[in-house]
Amino acid sequence: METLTIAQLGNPILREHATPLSAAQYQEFAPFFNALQLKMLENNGVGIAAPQVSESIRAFIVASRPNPRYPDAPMMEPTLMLNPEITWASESMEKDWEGCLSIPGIRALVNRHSHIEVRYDTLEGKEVKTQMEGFIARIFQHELDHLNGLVFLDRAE
Ligand SMILES: O=C(O)C[C@@H](Cc1ccccc1)C(=O)SCC(=O)c1ccccc1
Ligand SMILES: [Zn+2]
Repeated sequence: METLTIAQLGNPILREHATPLSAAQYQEFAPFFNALQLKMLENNGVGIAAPQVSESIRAFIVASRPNPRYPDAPMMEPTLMLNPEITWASESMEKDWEGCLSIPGIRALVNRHSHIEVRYDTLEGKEVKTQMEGFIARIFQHELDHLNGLVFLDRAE
């Protein structure tokens, strides 16, 4: 596959509803997911969604790490999440700063659910159900928006 380029705001691919993957496809996409993770790391991202490299499938990577903006963010191995969903979201919301690899140089305050319960499949096809809060919950919601054709500016306060 050619090297991946990050689609910028204005590219219609960022406005598509991404297509679910069948479990039979997971392994087929393994090389792509490796390239996706490299692209995220190259750009110092804490997440990246497949549509951002013009692959409109329901997959993203979350990779929280402490950073100047979120010094107490947990250190998290980059985690690939397939067909991810939010199964419960708290009423309580928190506003904090976000950026986006598809909208470089712009930061905005975004309201997100403080706590969420999520489900997703791993590359091996195992279903994971877990709960998230804080910065990790924020990244998950940001990436899930990308699968539904939304960007953080759509939600900026
Ligand atoms: O565009 C993306 O999906 C990646 C995005 C994820 C994200 C950042 C901040 C809050 C929610 C989701 C980024 O990684 S932006 C890149 C970035 O440099 C950064 C921004 C804030 C904190 C840490 C890194
Ligand atoms: Zn983004």
